[in-house]
Amino acid sequence: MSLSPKVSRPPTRTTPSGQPVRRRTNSPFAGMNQGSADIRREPHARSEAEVRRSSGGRERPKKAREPFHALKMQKALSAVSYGQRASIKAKISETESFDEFPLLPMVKESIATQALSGMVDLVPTPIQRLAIPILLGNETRAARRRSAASGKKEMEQFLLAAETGSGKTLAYLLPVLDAIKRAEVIDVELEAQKKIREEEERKKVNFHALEPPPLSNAPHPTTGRPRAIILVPTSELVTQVGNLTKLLSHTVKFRSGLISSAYSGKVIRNRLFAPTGIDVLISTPHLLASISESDPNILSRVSHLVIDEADSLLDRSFAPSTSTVIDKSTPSLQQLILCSATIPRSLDSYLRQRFPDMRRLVTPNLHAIPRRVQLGVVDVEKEPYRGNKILACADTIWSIGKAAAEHAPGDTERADIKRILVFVNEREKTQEVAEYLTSKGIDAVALNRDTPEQRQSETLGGFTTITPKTAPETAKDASAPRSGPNYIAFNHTASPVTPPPRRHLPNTKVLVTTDLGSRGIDTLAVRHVILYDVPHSTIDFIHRLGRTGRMGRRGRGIVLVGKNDRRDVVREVKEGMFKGQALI
Ligand SMILES: Nc1ncnc2c1ncn2[C@@H]1O[C@H](COP(=O)(O)OP(=O)(O)OP(=O)(O)O)[C@@H](O)[C@H]1O
Repeated sequence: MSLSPKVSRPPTRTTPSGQPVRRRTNSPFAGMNQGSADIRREPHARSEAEVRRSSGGRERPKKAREPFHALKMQKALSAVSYGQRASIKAKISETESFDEFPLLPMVKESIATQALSGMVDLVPTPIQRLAIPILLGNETRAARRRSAASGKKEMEQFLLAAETGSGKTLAYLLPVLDAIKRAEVIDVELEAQKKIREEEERKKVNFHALEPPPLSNAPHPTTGRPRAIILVPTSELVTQVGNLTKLLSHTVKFRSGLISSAYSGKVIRNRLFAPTGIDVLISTPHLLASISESDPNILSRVSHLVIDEADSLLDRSFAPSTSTVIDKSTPSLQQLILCSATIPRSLDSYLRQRFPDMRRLVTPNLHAIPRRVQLGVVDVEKEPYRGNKILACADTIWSIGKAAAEHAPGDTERADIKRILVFVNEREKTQEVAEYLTSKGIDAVALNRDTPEQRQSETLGGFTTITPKTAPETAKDASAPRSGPNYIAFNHTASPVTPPPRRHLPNTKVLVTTDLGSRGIDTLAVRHVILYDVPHSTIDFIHRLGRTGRMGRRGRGIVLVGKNDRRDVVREVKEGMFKGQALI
């Protein structure tokens, strides 16, 4: 194929005045018959002044929306650089098994036999791969330099930060127990040496050395003086972490005690001052700080202090008590370990000021909600709810519950119990929402700070343990026809499936709670989280949605968005979750 010989020749036509006709450059054929691709440049972007001038001042120049504009406005979370995330990712990929950690054999054994018993193909999670070897290892370089200069061992400081439900508890607990057992060996040796020396001294000076020494009634040297302390914000977490610690003690052999306001003064005293001693104490900061006022000795031997949920324990309400415990333990402390699922900016600046040498162990996915957690949005303003949020909530729960019934039609014995968490922003709202849901035939309870401690633990207990195939729930109206969608209507305008009052939704349990239920509670059994109110910050989004999708499981979050809620924030969180990006 050959081109016409006239290609790119100047036009032969002329104007009446004899001038050659110029080719119009702004016509559909302007690009034809040319020797070179004369691609027009990008249109000239109008300046702000031009836009304003041409519109007579009515039009404001449009700015391209920066990503996460609304979230940046909140400035809640501290940033972690991409380079930092990439280098940690490479580092942790080198570890594949718990066997690679230099843990004592008994501690290693406790992982499979106690902490994660029943699980197959055990592998450490990213935070465990990152933190365990470092916590077991030597001091940070800066601390080592100072120790060498002062001749005194410096306290090491660490911040463990990783996603919710990623195994942070074991990441600090295993190295702490390892350190305690190693210290115990040294103590035993020292004790034995001391005894031998004393015996020899006595033989030298005392002719009656062969007389048996008088029986001593002295309590165990560790009575009321734990070596390790773990601080958590709530009684529920004391129970959760305490139970895991107790489990490990069956194999590792140490004495642990858990104290919180859920126990009577007598129980607390008995646990702290047991004549057999105590090695690990799990407590809330307020309680321990107040005990240390009357009995400062309690913090005189602490070598390891863990501040779990550090973002809460160092915020305004907890900081005074937490700081008291840190300050009083510091003289004997070897390691201070902070642990958190988020690094809020406030925590970041506090740490830079107070602990400038703190070593940060941060996983690559920090501040990202995993993609396995889907986020749906229900627009409460649209039909059929017309602004009735509480109705939208009940309707959404019925949709989820009905999906379970559809899964095993007519066979309530085989249907899994769906456990749903509903988060509200204000504690007064928990009761109101729970009562409404109950009136709509839903098995719902409220949990807030006013709920008696005992009830709190019992209620949460039902959401933390996984029951394989559940016991049957009596379907009060199993014969009723199943109608309405069996899916969660994201952005939906479908007709409501809320039933008339006396019907009961089987196989579904709902807990309506505030932030109290969002921190640290290992709600493995929860697949659905409903955000009744849009959370105040990305930190709350992360913690609340973090109650589902734990340890590789799938989960679903549903936000109910009303008239006064920040839709822009919800949109950006959803976008970030879809892309698997860290929220800002
Ligand atoms: N290596 C592992 N393999 C499998 N499961 C694990 C592993 N480590 C911990 N788990 C389990 O993962 C669950 C979540 O662990 P954990 O409560 O420590 O999470 P977390 O990171 O502290 O979460 P949060 O930030 O919400 O407090 C627990 O049920 C725990 O038994």
